[in-house]
Formats: sequence, C-alpha cells, structure tokens
Amino acid sequence: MSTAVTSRATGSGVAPQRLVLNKLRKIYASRGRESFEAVKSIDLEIAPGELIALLGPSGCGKTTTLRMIAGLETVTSGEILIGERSVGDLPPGKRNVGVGFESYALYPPLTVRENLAYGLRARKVADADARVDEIAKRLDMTELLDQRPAGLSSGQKQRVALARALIRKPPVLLLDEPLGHLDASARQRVRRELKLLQREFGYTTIVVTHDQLEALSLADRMAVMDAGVIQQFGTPDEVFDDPANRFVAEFVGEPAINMFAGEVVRADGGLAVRVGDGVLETAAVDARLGDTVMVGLRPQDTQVLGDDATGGLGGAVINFEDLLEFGQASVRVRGVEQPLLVQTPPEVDWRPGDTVRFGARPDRVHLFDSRSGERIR
Ligand SMILES: Nc1ncnc2c1ncn2[C@@H]1O[C@H](COP(=O)(O)OP(=O)(O)OP(=O)(O)O)[C@@H](O)[C@H]1O
Repeated sequence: MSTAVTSRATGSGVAPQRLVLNKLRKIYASRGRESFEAVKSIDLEIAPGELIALLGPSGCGKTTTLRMIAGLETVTSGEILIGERSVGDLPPGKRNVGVGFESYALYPPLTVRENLAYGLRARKVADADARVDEIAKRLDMTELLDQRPAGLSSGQKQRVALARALIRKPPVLLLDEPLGHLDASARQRVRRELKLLQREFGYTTIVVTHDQLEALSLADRMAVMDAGVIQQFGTPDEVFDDPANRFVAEFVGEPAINMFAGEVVRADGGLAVRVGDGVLETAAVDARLGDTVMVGLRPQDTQVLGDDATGGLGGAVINFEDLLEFGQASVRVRGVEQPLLVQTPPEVDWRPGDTVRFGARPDRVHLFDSRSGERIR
C-alpha cells in the first residue's frame, strides 16, 4: 500500500519529530489474576507533524498504547522513538510529550489561567500570559480563565485539558478522546481549531477516539486497532475503500458494510460470487472456484441496475428512506439472510414491495476468507 505522507515544516513552533513504535507490547500482570496482553507487539511509524487517529472498540488497547508513549505505563517490551531518541527509559516529564488525558487532573486550588500557565512558568517561558490568552481565544474559553476547576462542566474541563496540552507546543502530542464531553456544536468548533493549531505548530499527534467521524475529519492516517493489534494503518480513504480484513471493513463505515456469504464462480472477465440466483463480479483474483467466501459490499458502492440487466443481485424492497441527496433502501435478496442496505441516487424512488436489481463495480466487491476474515485480493 502506498502511503506517501510528507513531513510538514512549520514556521511558528517546535521542530516536528517522527514517532516510532517498534514491537511495543504490554502485558498486565495482576496479582491473583491471569496476566493479560493488552498490546501485542505493535509497529507504527508516524511522520513528523502528522496527525493520526487511533481508532478501535472499547478495550482494544488504545489508552494503554498512549500511556506507554507518555511514560505513564511501563512497557513490557519494545521500543519508543521520538526523533532518533529512544525514550522508553525516560520519566514522563523528560519525554517532551504533551498529554491531554481525561484522567489528567487540573490543580483544584489554581484558576484555569494559573493551571495553564503553571508549566510554562516552571520552564521560565517569558510570554506565558500572552500564550494563555492566545490559546484561550483560539479554543473559545476566555471566559473560563478566572474560574477554578471545581466550577467547570465536564466539557469545559476537557477544553482546559486540551489547552494545557497544546500550550506547551510539544513536539509530540497525545490526546485521549479529547472532544468526548463537548456538545455537538462545541465539538465541531474545537475540532476545527485543534486541526488548525496542529497544522500551525506541527505537533506530531495521536488522537485516540472511538468516533469514526472524528477520526475521518482530523486524521492524515488512521490506525485501526482490535484486540491489542493494529489491523490497518492508512489514509481514511485507503481504510474505507481497501479494508485489510473483515474486522476493519465492518468497524469502519457508517452505515456499516453489507457482509454476506457467496460462492466463488467464474465470470467473463475473471471471478464473481454467486449469491442466491444473483452474481456479482469481483476484481479479486486469489479466490478458489467453488469456495464459500464472505462478500463485503458498502451501501455507498451499490449501483442501481435496470430491470433488463442480467448481472447483479435482485430482491424486494422492504423499506426506503429518501434522504434528499440520496436514498437508502433495505432490500431482501434471495440467498441472503439479512436485508442488504443499498444507497440509491436522488432520482430513484422505490416503494416497499418493489422488485429491484443492483450491482457494484468489481473493485468494490471485497472478498474475505470465511474463517480467518483476511481479505482475499
Ligand atoms: N491496570 C490494568 N490491569 C489489568 N488490565 C488492564 C489494566 N488497564 C487496562 N487493562 C485492560 O487492558 C485492555 C485494554 O485497555 P485500554 O484502556 O488500553 O483499552 P481502550 O482501547 O483504551 O478502551 P476504552 O476505549 O474503553 O478506553 C482492557 O481489556 C482493559 O481491561
């Protein structure tokens, strides 16, 4: 897979640094309980100034990975490099990493302004006050500066935590669900500002999130994680259009990809899958004739076919929603247990009970091994 990501030079801040994880592993050994491998030897290379999203279901090891990079959790084995320097043996304060974690408490006796300025003053930064004012303005929180943490809502606390991470202009920035507590409109605004600040200052950034939209809108590349393993690392388009395995195909994408069984058969130009009495051509070449495979077809990739078409899948419409820019239909297809979701162009107006046909471009018909879930290319 080609992932050309160029490093970004910035005029106004830190020198961007690459961040490399080499076979990073974490086993939690709890007394009286079996040990648990939360992170299973992951490799990741993040370009200087790049923003990546670490995306995955709850418990997959995202937070553990961030905490190891920050030095808040011990590493069982493996290596963490910032620039050329291995930082695994350095205490958190010496790693030059900014963290915005929910659990990272603010100092209760200090005002928000004092909380933000604290680290800067300790490092004798001359323009600490000006920096506080600037970041507060950018994150739309000037009115919070004179308050104390106890009086803040969870969304406000989150903004302060984000500001505190950003204000130091660290070469590496780690953010764990940084926008989780914000309401919808604040979330959009802060997300936009976060991205602008990140571009401006060139922090090499990892944002942990379980929100796909957040990952898609923020990230240069996404690392999709499950069960302690990075399942795929690529641009949002690569991950969406070319999923490495069934987990990634099903985890990424809204609405979810259609997944159903089909039999590999020969088609005019190559291979196809037979599903009931329908046939979908595929660009995959490594499937064995006669095998049953799982077929992944995104609703967005379906193409409506005319009544006289021979290929494709046929079925009966169960439900149709007109969403203005496109329509969305649930279609009962012969040979498939669950209804399939089909996205239709705006001019299509289907009714429940209509008999319809649809297909897809062969390169959009993804095949997966029915046992391992690995992609068949
Ligand atoms: N201190 C610990 N001792 C034992 N197991 C732990 C410890 N911390 C985390 N785990 C386990 O390690 C796994 C990974 O946890 P982690 O918090 O890294 O996941 P996550 O992907 O960040 O999930 P979430 O989105 O819910 O925060 C989970 O199964 C969790 O129960």
